[in-house]
Amino acid sequence: MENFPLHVGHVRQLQAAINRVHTLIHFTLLLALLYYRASVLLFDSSKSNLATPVPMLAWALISASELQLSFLWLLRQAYRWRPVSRTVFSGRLPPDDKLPAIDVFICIADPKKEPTVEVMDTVVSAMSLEYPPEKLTVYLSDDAGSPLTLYAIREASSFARSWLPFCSKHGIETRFPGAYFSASAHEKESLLLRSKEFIEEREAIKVIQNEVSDAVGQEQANKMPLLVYVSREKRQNYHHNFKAGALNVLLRVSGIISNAPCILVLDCDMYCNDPTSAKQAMCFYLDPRSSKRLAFVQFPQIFHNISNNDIYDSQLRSIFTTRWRGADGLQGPILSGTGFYIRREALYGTSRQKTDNDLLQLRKCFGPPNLFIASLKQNYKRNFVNGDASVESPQEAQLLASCSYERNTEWGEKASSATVSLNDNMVQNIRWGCGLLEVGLSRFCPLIYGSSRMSILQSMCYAFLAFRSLYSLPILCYATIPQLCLFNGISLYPKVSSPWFAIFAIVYVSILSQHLSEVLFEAGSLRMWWNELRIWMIKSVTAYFFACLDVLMKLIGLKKANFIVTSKVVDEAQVERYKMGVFSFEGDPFFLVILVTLVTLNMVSFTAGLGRMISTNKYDDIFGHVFLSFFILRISYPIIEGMILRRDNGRVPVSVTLISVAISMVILSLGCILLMY
Ligand SMILES: O=c1ccn([C@@H]2O[C@H](COP(=O)(O)OP(=O)(O)O[C@H]3O[C@H](CO)[C@@H](O)[C@H](O)[C@H]3O)[C@@H](O)[C@H]2O)c(=O)[nH]1
Ligand SMILES: [Mn+2]
Repeated sequence: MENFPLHVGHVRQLQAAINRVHTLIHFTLLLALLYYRASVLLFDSSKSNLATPVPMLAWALISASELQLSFLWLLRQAYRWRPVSRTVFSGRLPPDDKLPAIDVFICIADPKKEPTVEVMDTVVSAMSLEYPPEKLTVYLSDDAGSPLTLYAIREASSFARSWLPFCSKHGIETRFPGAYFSASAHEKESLLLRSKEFIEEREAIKVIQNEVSDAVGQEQANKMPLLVYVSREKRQNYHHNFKAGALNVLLRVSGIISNAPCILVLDCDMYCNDPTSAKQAMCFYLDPRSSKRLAFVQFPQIFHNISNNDIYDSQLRSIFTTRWRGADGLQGPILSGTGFYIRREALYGTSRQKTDNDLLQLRKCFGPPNLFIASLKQNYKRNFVNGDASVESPQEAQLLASCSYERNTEWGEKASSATVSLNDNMVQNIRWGCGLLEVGLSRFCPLIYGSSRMSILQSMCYAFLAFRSLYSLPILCYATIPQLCLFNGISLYPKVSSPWFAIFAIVYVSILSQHLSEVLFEAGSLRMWWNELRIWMIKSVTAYFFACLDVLMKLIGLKKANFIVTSKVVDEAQVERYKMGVFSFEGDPFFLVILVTLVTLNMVSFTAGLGRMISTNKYDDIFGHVFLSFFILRISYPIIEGMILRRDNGRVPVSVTLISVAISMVILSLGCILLMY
């Protein structure tokens, strides 16, 4: 049996072939389009096939935008080159006593934004993983150091004493109590098929969930995974490095408690929806054919609060179904920050092996404590007495969690619920966009630093993520410059009768159908495609734009690093609207002003352009522009509705509309200056 593969992966040949052919055709068309733009700009503007003289500045800007969009498009093709699917056979795993131990790291930062009950659900779901309990240790890092969290974790631990046996006895798959007891999950577990005994026990458990009792037998504790609460020291003068800092502390503290060779990292709201995930991950680590250098196994994020009409694309479909699968076919998916199993060894890195015998070097890398240095060489050994973690030296654990620990060591240099409101979505995307762009502009730029260390296709995947915020500049241009031209009766697109027009048309259709086919291939719908397109446009002109500004301000020293935690508190009204597919335009007015200004600009120029087309009866010259504005307005319809038709609290505030209208009037009147050059 031992020689059987524990997992198989196969390339989706047909999909890969279609993708590659499409990439080639689209690439050729893009070259033609860029040639047209450049030749008019550089050589001969009379060849433009335009009805009016070429406004050079506007032409240059729109050409630069198209170049930038083409660059990002090219990077993205790496994800489509070699998509794979994988299957695991956890039944073929060696017996429990041969499995490696796992330490689970969960981070929490702010009990106001991250409801404690949800965090405890995550803790309990991690404890209920289908894995030998004596090989599982769950660590909770509490960055807020909140007494409430400490209290709650005790309660969660005693709840787990009843919950774990209940789950394994009845084969419950949804081991996240919050989701299990919610109505929807309820319906899924078809009660009709269950015995009376099950229903009685379930009711009993429900009571325990509400009112945790300590009466459950102590002997259960020994069959439970160990649960450790860590609150690290934070001081003003020491940079605590947010979540990365918290994970580093857990890495050190766990080193002297359980020191498991494998680590599962979870965000505080990322419960394990599949209790077999730990064994599935082991299928990759323990397969004799797997590379010894396999560092981590990334699971996709699945969200339990997604509505049918997911207007904000909160499920991040493109990331976890299209992109990660594509990167997996190259050299492995990208670490997403949560939901991954990583080898401890991979985190300690090469510095440990190189300097294995040199204590001084080890101390330089990892800090002075002897116990911790010793743990680097030790294998898994859990210090576990009578249900309590017996840390050999509590002082040492405290030292490992102190804020000054990393000073004078190489730490930090070497070891490095779906949002359902527009505002939260924006906050999250600014943070991602800003952090990733900073990497892109640092010496770790994937295209330079990466290309000597990984395949060019893999570097392109990382580069796309790093530079994604740069969508903001071309999309902002696309939403303003053709409109200003249209308003002034000037064209930036070839006449409809010119063959060049066909190139533009085919490029647009090709790019949209590439996206559409991706969505449909993953069992998505037309509506999902439309929603994704819309939220991408919204993000580009807002979140990505702010991310670029953030990076700029950090570069010139006007802003410090920060981490605005994504709120997990639900606003009932917003959730209701999200479920009905209605946008909530509450929150930061800056976002809204940009969106509403752009929409107003498009409304005005569309009307002016349409009027001109009808009055002059000439459709050939400006059709491209009129169509672009129409398309933008059509996809922005929810914003127009929010400005004009809606009366509820989630509408666009009237003040925002007024300011935006004023700004767009200013832009329109300044537009002729742009067109003079
Ligand atoms: O100073 C901090 C800040 C955050 N966190 C924790 O980090 C996690 C992620 O924060 P969250 O606000 O939930 O970020 P999201 O945008 O929802 O998460 C995504 O984006 C993060 C990076 O921006 C990644 O770290 C996450 O894994 C990824 O799921 C949460 O458990 C936080 O409690 C800390 O422990 N300390
Ligand atoms: Mn989160």
